[in-house]
Amino acid sequence: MSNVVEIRGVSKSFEQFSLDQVQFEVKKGFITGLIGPNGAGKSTMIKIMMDMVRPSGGEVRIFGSSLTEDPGLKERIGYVSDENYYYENMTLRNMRKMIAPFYKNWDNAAFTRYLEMFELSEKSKIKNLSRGMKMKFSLAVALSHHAELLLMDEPTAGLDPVFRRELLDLLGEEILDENKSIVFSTHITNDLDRIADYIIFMNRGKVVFSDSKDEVLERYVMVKGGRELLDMDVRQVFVGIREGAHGFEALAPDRREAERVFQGIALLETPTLEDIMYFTVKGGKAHV
Ligand SMILES: Nc1ncnc2c1ncn2[C@@H]1O[C@H](COP(=O)(O)OP(=O)(O)OP(=O)(O)O)[C@@H](O)[C@H]1O
Repeated sequence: MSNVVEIRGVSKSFEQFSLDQVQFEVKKGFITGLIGPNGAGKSTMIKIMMDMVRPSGGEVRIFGSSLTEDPGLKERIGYVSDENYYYENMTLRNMRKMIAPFYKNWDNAAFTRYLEMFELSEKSKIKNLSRGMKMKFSLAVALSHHAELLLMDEPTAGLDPVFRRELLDLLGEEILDENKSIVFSTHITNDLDRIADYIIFMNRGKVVFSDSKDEVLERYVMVKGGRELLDMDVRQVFVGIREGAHGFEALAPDRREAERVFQGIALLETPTLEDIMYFTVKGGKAHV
């Protein structure tokens, strides 16, 4: 199985934040979700992949090469940003005329089809689009040049639930082409429960894990039980715990160990990605 992205020991420091030895890969032909709380470093990592931010150390390989050495590779990437890079006073038609020549594989028919699907008019000006509509326009551009890699920073942010679901279906259709790969960041982990094959979880500038979603959901387990169980020396089994007046719920990173301790005396359940993110980020600090 080949990798479209390989990140090896990437570091970058700002005054108040640093990415520390980030390491992961993105498999060709799959949907990879990049999750993490606000400020985890997801956008910075995506910008590093796009060669818009230069790391201070480590290696970034896209399609086996470096975008710095071969900027032409960008044509093969459909990038969707959570920032607006378009000219506010231009109409979508003029914006399209400006963007199209940058791409050898630009497909006007596909672009028109996406605008219709997203209910956008070419006559509208960028400045009159809502946040969700701008995101749709950005998606239409990214999808209209037959990119092999879609790299999207929070593409579902600002979208209503109906369109969010439509977008996820659309990404599901795109990925049927096994030569395409999709990476998107989100903190709406429900989006990924449905369609992601791989999950990269970042927290405070580090990768917590990068694995197939199924493996992650099998490895972790939620434990729910009465408070009396906490009198036993069991807290070290958990990465995070939430205690109520009578009971607790906690996330354990090793299902087998949790089963050994809690089988028969507590409830063991498969976590959601949201559970994993919440308990890992909050650790033992959360109380009800
Ligand atoms: N150019 C920069 N100069 C200084 N600090 C920066 C710069 N870019 C990002 N940061 C800091 O790096 C941290 C990570 O930001 P980043 O946008 O990568 O996080 P994120 O995981 O995408 O968060 P969110 O989900 O809120 O978008 C933040 O604390 C941010 O303030």
